[in-house]
Amino acid sequence: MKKIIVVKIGGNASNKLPSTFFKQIQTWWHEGKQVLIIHGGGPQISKWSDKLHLDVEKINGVRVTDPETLDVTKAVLLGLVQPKLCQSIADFGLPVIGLNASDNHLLEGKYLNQSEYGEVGKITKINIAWLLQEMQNKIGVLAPLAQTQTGNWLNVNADTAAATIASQLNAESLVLLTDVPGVLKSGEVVPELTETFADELFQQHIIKSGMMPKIKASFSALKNGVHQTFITNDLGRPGTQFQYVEK
Ligand SMILES: Nc1ncnc2c1ncn2[C@@H]1O[C@H](COP(=O)(O)OP(=O)(O)O)[C@@H](O)[C@H]1O
Ligand SMILES: CC(=O)N[C@@H](CCC(=O)OP(=O)(O)O)C(=O)O
Repeated sequence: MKKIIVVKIGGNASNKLPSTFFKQIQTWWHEGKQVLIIHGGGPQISKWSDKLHLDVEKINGVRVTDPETLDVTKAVLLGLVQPKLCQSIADFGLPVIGLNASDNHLLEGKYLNQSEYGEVGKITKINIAWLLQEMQNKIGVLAPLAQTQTGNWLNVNADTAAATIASQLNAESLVLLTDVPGVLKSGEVVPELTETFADELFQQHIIKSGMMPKIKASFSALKNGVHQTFITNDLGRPGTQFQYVEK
């Protein structure tokens, strides 16, 4: 079986992808690895919600999503962010396919806590066989949305979605590509992070806001079958690598 690399691209990072990003994806592709990109788009969703005079509210990094915000989320992720990303990969000469939850029941999910977060969910089932088939000869670009068994759409945090999908695929690596070079402490990248050290940095309020779901997602992926996880702003540099020590 081919090795699989999952790269999650945050909304900020997707706006300014350097040429090293495309070169690394190309290298992996030519080495015979399968590449799946999960894209975020949080800043873009907030910008369009503002333009449409919808409230923007997040609880612990999770967007409170009423039905109108869900429409905006779908429109922005599937109408703006994903096509732009697919186009830039195709322009680099690589084969690419844009994917979403409704393709062959790709991502099934359930509500997280509807009374608190609204139309927000977590992924419960993935059509792995079909996904692997699509990724045989194309780089997959997938949005963080899921559908319930009855077809309702759910907004899913992209870091959490990437960790769940990478785990189910038994990925060799999960890379969370963001707008900082790794987990920072006193302005320096922490090269290796254990859960114990992450807890300390969290207690000291050094790890906050958008970094919190990434830390959780990285350890969850390691515990569930992903071999290596990284947070970086450059695919050519490892940034922070996560170390999971079984207790
Ligand atoms: N210890 C930390 N090291 C680095 N970034 C941190 C830390 N704590 C909080 N952050 C914040 O996390 C942000 C990345 O999360 P987020 O903005 O949600 O990114 P993305 O859009 O890529 O998901 C950084 O820009 C930074 O402001
Ligand atoms: C439920 C939830 O919070 N969903 C996220 C999905 C996009 C995302 O996670 O994008 P980034 O990676 O750019 O932050 C949101 O609506 O912002």
